[in-house]
Order: sequence, then structure tokens, then C-alpha cells
Amino acid sequence: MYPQFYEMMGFQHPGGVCFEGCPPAPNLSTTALLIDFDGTLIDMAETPDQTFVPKEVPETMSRLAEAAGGAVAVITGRSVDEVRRLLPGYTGAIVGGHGAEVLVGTDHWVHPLAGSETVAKMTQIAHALTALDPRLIVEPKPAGVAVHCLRVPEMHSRICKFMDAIRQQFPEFDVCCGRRAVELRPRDVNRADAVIRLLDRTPFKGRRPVYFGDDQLDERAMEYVVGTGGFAIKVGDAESYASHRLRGSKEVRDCLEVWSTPRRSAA
Ligand SMILES: O=P(O)(O)OC[C@H]1O[C@H](O[C@H]2O[C@H](CO)[C@@H](O)[C@H](O)[C@H]2O)[C@H](O)[C@@H](O)[C@@H]1O
Repeated sequence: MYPQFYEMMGFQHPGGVCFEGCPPAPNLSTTALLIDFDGTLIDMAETPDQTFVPKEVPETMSRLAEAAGGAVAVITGRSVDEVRRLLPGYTGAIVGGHGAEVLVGTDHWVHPLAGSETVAKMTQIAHALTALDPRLIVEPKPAGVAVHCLRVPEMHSRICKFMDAIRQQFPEFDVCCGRRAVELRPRDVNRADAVIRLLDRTPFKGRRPVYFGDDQLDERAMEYVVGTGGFAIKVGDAESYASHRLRGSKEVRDCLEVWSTPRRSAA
């Protein structure tokens, strides 16, 4: 519903209200907005394919990207193509594969190991793990592979061990045992460094960074953002470098909706 409509009816548009936890909108013309995807912008789902993107999200993200002169980035473990598919029309930047891919404008950088024989072999071996339990899900990525064990948490530590055994055959890779997924990715890839590099290039350079994240993986990036005079918003109650808290993805989306409607945001 348009803000003007609420006004005509004598109500305040919900998008114009900064609620508890949602900081007042920063000046988007001097801000670099960095937003984690799963668990932050979008609610967690039982499998990566069941992820549901509310229909207003791509539009909100596009509005933010436009207002920020392109200095908005989705920071994620998913591939760039996957984010493009889930956010049709979004023209901001995407850091995919935890930093193994970076899309800014039309410049799409991919890690040299992306699409390599090595990744294909690793992915094939990871697929064999599903013989242990069909509820395990293998997600191939351009420069690595993830095995999701959200539906079989009791297998988590076994999967970590298996994936570590696979990794020993591929020295250029590291294993990351996350809470919900175990992932192999290039050793030299991590999201904090990817964020630092992103903030050093146009149109992000010289802007004040603001980071939304939910995961332990976001923390080093948040530490950097806070250390450079920006601020961070943590989703959930885990320990964090962030100065602000939101309870869940719905609140993140509501907050971004407020921010993308500058005329109505708090000063
Ligand atoms: O960096 P993020 O944007 O937070 O991405 C982290 C991983 O998210 C996805 O997997 C996770 O979310 C799925 C959907 O909610 C869930 O089913 C799965 O168990 C989680 O691990 C994504 O599929 C991965 O590629 C990302 O690395």
C-alpha cells in the first residue's frame, strides 16, 4: 500500500515507523549496505530449495540499490546465479560462495577453482554420502560443495569427518563445519576478506558500511565494519560485534522496507 494512501486515511504508513531494534535509516547516499541472505534477509527453510522469498523483497532490494547508487551487496554462501534467480530484477552487488564469486554491476569475478575438475570430483564424492541417508542434501557450488544435514542433525559430526577426509585429497580446499551444513571451499576464500575488498572498490569505496547478519560466519565481517566506523545489526541473540539486534528475518525485511522509503524514515 502506498504511504500517501495511509496519510489520506489519517494513518501513519507502517513503513515510516522505525520499530525497536531497527535503527533510523542511514543516509543511503553515503552508506554501503551489506546484507547476508539465508537467516537474515530470508527465513531459514528445511532445504535450500524450499527457501521462500516474499514477493516484495526483490523490489525493496532494488529500491535500496538505486537509492544507494548501487552500493548494496548480498553476502552469501549461495552462488551468484542462485541469488539472481531468487531476487529477480535486483541490480546491486552479490558476493557469492562466501567470497568465491563477486558480482558488481556487470563485472562477475569467479575464483580460479570455480568449475574445475577438482570441484567436479569433490562434488561426486559428496553425492556418494547421500547413500548414508537420503535426507542429506548435496548442494553443488561453482567453487565447492555443501552437504546439508539440517534434516539429520545426528549425522552432523560424521559428515564433518567424512568431508574432512575428502578435503585431505584436495589441499587447495578447506572444510567448514557449520551448524546446518558442512562445506568444502577454496582455502583462500572467506567472507570477511571479500567484504574488505568490496569496500575498497566503486561504488562502495569511501562509504560507511552497515552489515546485517545472523551467522557466526558474518562476525569477522561485522567486526571489520564496526572497526571502520560503521555499524552492524545481528539477527538473533548469539554473541556479536553488532550494536543492534533484530529477532528474525521478518524484522530485517521490515527494517529494510523502512529504509527504502526515505521520505518516511526516521531522521
Ligand atoms: O551466507 P548465507 O546467505 O547465510 O548462506 C549460508 C548457506 O545458506 C543456505 O543453506 C542454509 O539455508 C537453507 C535454507 O534455509 C537450509 O535449508 C540449509 O540447511 C542451511 O545450511 C544455502 O543453501 C547455502 O549455500 C549457504 O552456504
